[in-house]
Parts: sequence; structure tokens; C-alpha cells
Amino acid sequence: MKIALIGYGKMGKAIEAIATAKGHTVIHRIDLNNKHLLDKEHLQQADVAIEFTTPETAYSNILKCFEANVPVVCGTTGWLEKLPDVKARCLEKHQGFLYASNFSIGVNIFFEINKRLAELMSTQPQYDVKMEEIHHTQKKDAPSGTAITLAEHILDKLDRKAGWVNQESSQPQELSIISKREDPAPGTHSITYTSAIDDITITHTAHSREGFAAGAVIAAEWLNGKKGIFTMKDVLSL
Ligand SMILES: NC(=O)c1ccc[n+]([C@@H]2O[C@H](COP(=O)([O-])OP(=O)(O)OC[C@H]3O[C@@H](n4cnc5c(N)ncnc54)[C@H](O)[C@@H]3O)[C@@H](O)[C@H]2O)c1
Ligand SMILES: O=C(O)C1=N[C@H](C(=O)O)CCC1
Repeated sequence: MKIALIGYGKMGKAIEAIATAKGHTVIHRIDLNNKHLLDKEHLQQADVAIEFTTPETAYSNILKCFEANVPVVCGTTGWLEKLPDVKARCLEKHQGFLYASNFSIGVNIFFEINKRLAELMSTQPQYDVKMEEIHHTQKKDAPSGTAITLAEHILDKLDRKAGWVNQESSQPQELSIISKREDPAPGTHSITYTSAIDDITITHTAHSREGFAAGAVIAAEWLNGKKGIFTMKDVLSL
């Protein structure tokens, strides 16, 4: 498979190592120093584009892939207010698009555990819930995209929570997400339910970026040749 990497930072490099080891060819490594490669002529040479850049640039990069008729896997976080627009354009232009706030297989299993726990807690109002996420200090967005996904899953199930806030909160209807930034943390997410009697905490801890990168390559292999809008639930049949 021929891959165009859009964004050649920490994730772009980790993805290249895994894709190459699996026998794929990275034909473009597009970053700030060679942005002229982000055009139809170059992108259309790839079977799939994998986009890991910044909250400010993901949206226009994805649209460029649609123009070039190349399916795109996107892992950039912090731009999701534009996701409905991207989905509409994807369908309108008959393109392939797969977004995940977290490509790690372990985190995608953790998402399902979080949903089930929230479902069980929906009838146990004596438990309050809060979340903590820890990432490296270079991370631009807070809370993490993964924390937002986890929070949305909890809000879907728990009627007693009306929304999330990115701070400690004493308002019972607010789901508090605490963001910590310390090196070298690749990504830790914990959800804690607390009652007067006990606590239940579930935690996912990434030991490196390998899980994110491996998941992104699996997603690209899966998306190759497909049209439509997909998530890791489709890839992993969860
Ligand atoms: N979904 C996941 O599983 C997952 C995992 C890790 C990181 N992320 C997200 O991926 C994104 C990138 O993370 P990272 O750790 O690689 O960051 P990084 O800062 O190491 O790399 C980003 C790269 O994008 C480049 N870039 C900026 N604007 C660009 C543009 N217009 N075109 C091409 N390249 C451009 C930068 O020069 C930089 O090299 C972040 O949003 C992060 O939150 C997602
Ligand atoms: O390193 C990052 O940045 C990460 N971003 C994603 C997020 O915001 O959830 C996934 C974890 C690592």
C-alpha cells in the first residue's frame, strides 16, 4: 500500500516505522517544510493518506485529500467542531474518511468498558464520576480527544450529568475532566466513580506511541479502497 503521511512529527514518524515494517511504502512525508506536496497531483499518488498534524490544520488537509480522491485516516485531535462539515463533504464527494480520537486497540476496548460501567452506574445515583487525563507537555489541546470521547460516552448513559468541564467542579450535573501535562506521558486516562462506601477506577495507560501508530496503520489498511465514513468500531468490529 502506498501511504502519504500528512504530518511528520512524533506520530508521523511512529507510523512510518510500523508501516514500513509491514511492507507498505511511504511515498510522501508532508510537513511544514514541504507543504507544496499537499496538492492533488501528489496526494493522488497514494492509496491512503494518514493525517496527524495540528488542531488548526487538520480540516483543510482532510478536504485536500477529498479533492485528490484519496481516502484519509485522521488522528488529529482538537478540531471536532468541524467534524459534521467534514462528514457532509465526504458523503457529497463520495470519499473515504476514518477518524478516531485514539487508534490504540487497548483504548478502543477501554471505550467499550467505559460505556458498560456508565450503563451500570446509571441506576446507582450514590456514585459521582470524574475523569483524569495525563499527557506530555507538548500536547496542544486539553482535554485530550480521548477524554472527550470517554466523556461523551458517559454523558450518553448517565442522566445525572448534563455536560463536561475541563476543571474540578462541585456542580453535581457537571462531569469534571482534569488534564495534567507531564513528560514523557504518552497518554493515561482514568475514570473514577466515588460513593461514601467505595471507589471504582478504570485506567488505560499507554506505555509508548506504538499502539496509536499500529492502530492507525491497521485503519489505513482497512480503509484502502472504501468510500464512506468510518470509525475504529468498524475496523475492530466492536
Ligand atoms: N488519534 C490518536 O490515536 C492520536 C495519537 C497521538 C496523537 N494524536 C494527535 O495527533 C496530532 C499530532 O500529534 P504528534 O504527537 O505527532 O504532534 P507533533 O507536533 O509531533 O507533529 C505534528 C506535525 O505536524 C506538522 N504540521 C503542522 N502543520 C502542518 C500542515 N499544515 N501540514 C503538514 N504538516 C503540518 C508539524 O510541523 C509537526 O511536525 C495531535 O493532534 C495529537 O493530539 C492522536
Ligand atoms: O499525544 C497526543 O497528543 C495524544 N493525543 C490523542 C488524544 O488527544 O486523545 C491520543 C493520545 C495521545
